[in-house]
Amino acid sequence: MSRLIVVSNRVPDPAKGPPAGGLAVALNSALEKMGGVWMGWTGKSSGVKEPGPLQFVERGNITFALTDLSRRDLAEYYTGFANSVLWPLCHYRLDLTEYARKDMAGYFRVNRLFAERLRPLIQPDDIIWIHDYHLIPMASELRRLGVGNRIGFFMHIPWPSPDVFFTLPVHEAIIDNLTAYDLLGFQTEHDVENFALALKRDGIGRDMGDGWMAAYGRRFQAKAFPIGIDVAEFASTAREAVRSKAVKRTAVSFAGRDLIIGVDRLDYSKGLTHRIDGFERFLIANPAWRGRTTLLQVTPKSRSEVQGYSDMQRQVAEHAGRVNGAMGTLDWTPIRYINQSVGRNTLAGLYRIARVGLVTPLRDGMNLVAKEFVAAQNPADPGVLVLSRFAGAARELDAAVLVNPYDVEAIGNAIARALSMPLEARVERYTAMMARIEQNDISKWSADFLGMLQPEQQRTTEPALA
Ligand SMILES: O=P(O)(O)OC[C@H]1O[C@H](O[C@H]2O[C@H](CO)[C@@H](O)[C@H](O)[C@H]2O)[C@H](O)[C@@H](O)[C@@H]1O
Ligand SMILES: O=c1ccn([C@@H]2O[C@H](COP(=O)(O)OP(=O)(O)O)[C@@H](O)[C@H]2O)c(=O)[nH]1
Repeated sequence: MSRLIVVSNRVPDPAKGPPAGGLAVALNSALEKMGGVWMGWTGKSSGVKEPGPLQFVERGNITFALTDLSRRDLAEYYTGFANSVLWPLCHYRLDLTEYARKDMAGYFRVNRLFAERLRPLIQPDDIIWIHDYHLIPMASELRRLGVGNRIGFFMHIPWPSPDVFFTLPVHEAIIDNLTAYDLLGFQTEHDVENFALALKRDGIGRDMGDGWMAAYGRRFQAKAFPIGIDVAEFASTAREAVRSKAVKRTAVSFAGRDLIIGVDRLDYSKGLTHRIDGFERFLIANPAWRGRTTLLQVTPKSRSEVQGYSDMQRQVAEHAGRVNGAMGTLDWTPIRYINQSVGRNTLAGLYRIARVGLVTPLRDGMNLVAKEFVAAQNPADPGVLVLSRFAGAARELDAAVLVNPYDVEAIGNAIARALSMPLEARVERYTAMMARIEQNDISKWSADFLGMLQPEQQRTTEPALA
């Protein structure tokens, strides 16, 4: 059987044991089944110096191969091209893209470094799965080094419409690099459509049907694989967590008020200022709810070294402060806004005691918080999910209260509707959403992708290039 090699920008710290949640669990379990290597960045900088040799950590049949990055590599590859160009572009924030040739060169240089470091670890039958926008050129770099193995790529963030994508000065190079993969995975059908449209509109390729595409004389497969969560595990964590001290103490601190919860990295794509304004509209339009509900917004800081993030951090704090100042009373603070990360067990318990989950990104690849909120609910008395139409998760969770996250009045109305929704309607929506996330959980996601990446798949389905 083939071994699996996973490459991602960040790798969960192997010293902390098997990961507890999210994407890392799925990759860990696929690696445990097949045996293999997980390569990526330690999350640390080696200062101004070149990174030292790969650090190897063995855990069971997984070899972790970790690299530091120099300060310059980090600035150009991660902070620069990945998070100041590709991230804002793919989230439709052209106003925040800061394209610089130096960063683009650094992005390619780090991808080459990753490929050169991985090359000696690759065996002939290995299959290789590369993750996310940080590492698009890695397959081309590996091909240049003579790697003929099957290589797949999964894009965790949205693929934008062609008009947006073509504003990227090096969009042709990005597509060219993607054609070095055998299989491209996207979060939704919509992302696949946008990608195929880019090939067609630029006259560089076409959709050949049955999931096959061709560009620059190469054939590859492209398909939507919406990422899921471990639903049963998260539901049981939430049941347990409501009995924990942390969740009980938090519940007591709300003094019987209905809890609305938002959980997001502090990122401009998450629509936090619009959300806070929407909550304010709700309080203005529904004065009877003042003093009876609290918005708990858990928002750990993220990528603060990028300019767009530090500006937005100030704006979100100002919006929350303004609403609390204007609407708060001696014994009630409408918004509890925290910038700390909360552990996933406590988070699961908080989702379960909340009446409303407010998930209103302006654009999001998937949004796992939406799925976690549903999985955590009490089936006999579930809370209501208010979800942005522009999160990948909305494609499956169409039984949520869907909102346009740019329309703050619509957010306000959706909150009012969710807080007063009768039990029967809440159970009906919850049941429909649970069925969807159970059908398409995290193990199905990795099994479907890896099933399609197996070499025999290519032989049985590959069409001729006309
Ligand atoms: O590594 P960071 O720069 O700190 O960022 C954290 C991760 O953010 C992004 O998450 C995306 O993937 C999720 C799972 O597929 C998806 O639900 C979400 O919509 C995406 O935004 C990023 O793509 C990851 O690479 C980062 O590790
Ligand atoms: O304080 C926090 C905030 C978030 N999360 C987790 O971080 C992930 C966020 O994933 P999502 O897809 O919603 O967004 P991303 O941050 O990847 O864009 C979810 O599993 C959350 O439970 C967490 O554990 N603690």
